Amino acid sequence: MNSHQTPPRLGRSESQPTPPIRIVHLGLGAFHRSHQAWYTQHAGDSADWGIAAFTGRRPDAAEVLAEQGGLFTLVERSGSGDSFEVVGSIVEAVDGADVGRLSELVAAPSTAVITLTITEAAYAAGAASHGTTSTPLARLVTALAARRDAGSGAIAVVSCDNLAENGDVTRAAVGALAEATDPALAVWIDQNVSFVSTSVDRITPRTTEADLAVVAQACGYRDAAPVVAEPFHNWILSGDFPAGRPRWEDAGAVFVDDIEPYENRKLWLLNGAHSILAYAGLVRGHSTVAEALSDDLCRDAVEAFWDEAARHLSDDALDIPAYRQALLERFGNSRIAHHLTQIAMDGTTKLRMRAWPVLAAERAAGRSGDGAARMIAAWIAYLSCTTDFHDPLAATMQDAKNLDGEHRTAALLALISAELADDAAVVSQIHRQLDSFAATTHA
Ligand SMILES: NC(=O)c1ccc[n+]([C@@H]2O[C@H](COP(=O)([O-])OP(=O)(O)OC[C@H]3O[C@@H](n4cnc5c(N)ncnc54)[C@H](O)[C@@H]3O)[C@@H](O)[C@H]2O)c1
Ligand SMILES: O=P(O)(O)OC[C@@H](O)[C@@H](O)[C@H](O)[C@H](O)CO
Repeated sequence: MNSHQTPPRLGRSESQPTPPIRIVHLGLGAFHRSHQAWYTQHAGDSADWGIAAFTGRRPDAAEVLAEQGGLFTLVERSGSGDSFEVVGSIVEAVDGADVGRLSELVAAPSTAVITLTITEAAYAAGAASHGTTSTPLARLVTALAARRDAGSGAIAVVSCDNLAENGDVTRAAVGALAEATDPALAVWIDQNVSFVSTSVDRITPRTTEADLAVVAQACGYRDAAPVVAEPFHNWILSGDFPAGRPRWEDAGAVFVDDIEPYENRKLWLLNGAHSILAYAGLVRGHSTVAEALSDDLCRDAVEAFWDEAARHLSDDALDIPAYRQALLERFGNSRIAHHLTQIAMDGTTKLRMRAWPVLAAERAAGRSGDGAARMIAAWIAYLSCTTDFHDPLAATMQDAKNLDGEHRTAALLALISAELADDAAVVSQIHRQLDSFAATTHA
């Protein structure tokens, strides 16, 4: 090919084996492709496990991927270079609005697993609106009804969103939706659907135009849907798979009886630190995680929060010192442009799981919980600097933002936890920290 020729488009050839669909995924975003699709490709029995992946709100991602027969390039980006791998485990990419196809696939007896990456906010009661098929969980309930009607038996639903007790949260949300529309379906779900809890980890920022060019240059083909991720990956699961599952353990997945300590380690240390870096970093004029980490004020805030969280992660097997050191190295990988604005989204949902449990545990132990309080203060300081924020409670947040002084702080805290807002000492503690992120103090 000379330099004037357009490189060929990535696509599945007729002769390439296509694994049968046995997994249905909801939320065809970047993370599903860097994580569950990658683990499935690296399972020892990958030839038996194909994925049909459905988008959430728009058909775009499905259309682009469908043009490539589901294939995409995973760019593994370390601090020193990129490596490239074509992932072929997604064999069908579908518009999430196509509930007919979703129901058909979930009803098939060969389908054994349903995975979800629909964002934390999508599990909230209001997000999973009753009686419609416009939300991922309402669509899931419709599809589970089709499986019951087809007599296809038990199945596993595996939430891969950054939520504490994500299996239980999914069970409760799906159960409530089914109960509201068809109580007999709720009973069937209770008896036939296993809700598996997971802790998922692989930093996967949004793909950019520059990433497309890097793939074309290095691989010699055009891929309109590559995904970039760090080399590190981790998947811890707890629960039953009544209809079978791929041998994800061949790719490093770990199955445990008690997932809570692992979940808390990940949600508090990694995601909590991300939230501090996002809010404090944006206030101080930074754009990416690596930039924010190199600012001493942001890094000190992270370390102080980690010191507090570590007191409630006491199991030796968690090896917190090594985990913290590894996080500093992962966050410091400046070749991964993980934008703070992406992490800053949906703060009310995220801080409820990342800051509030540590603050509550510290206060219950008779300590201040200042490190966790600082994460929340950073969020409020960030909200003061922007009108362009994304949150499921954005309208109420706007009303709260119009108040003054501690009333404003208390009204915003109420959106994370009523208990927080009702505690005058906590409101003052957080309010006092609001001005401590000023960009002028950055050396
Ligand atoms: N990106 C990461 O590094 C990472 C790592 C671990 C876990 N996760 C989890 O995966 C989730 C998705 O991350 P991503 O990077 O793939 O994001 P993404 O924006 O690339 O994709 C999210 C998917 O969910 C759909 N979606 C989003 N909001 C929705 C809503 N309100 N209703 C219906 N569908 C909706 C989108 O259409 C898309 O299909 C995160 O929210 C998080 O819980 C992400
Ligand atoms: O994906 P979110 O929106 O839950 O949170 C943003 C980041 O903290 C998160 O995506 C991390 O990069 C990820 O959890 C690492 O595994």
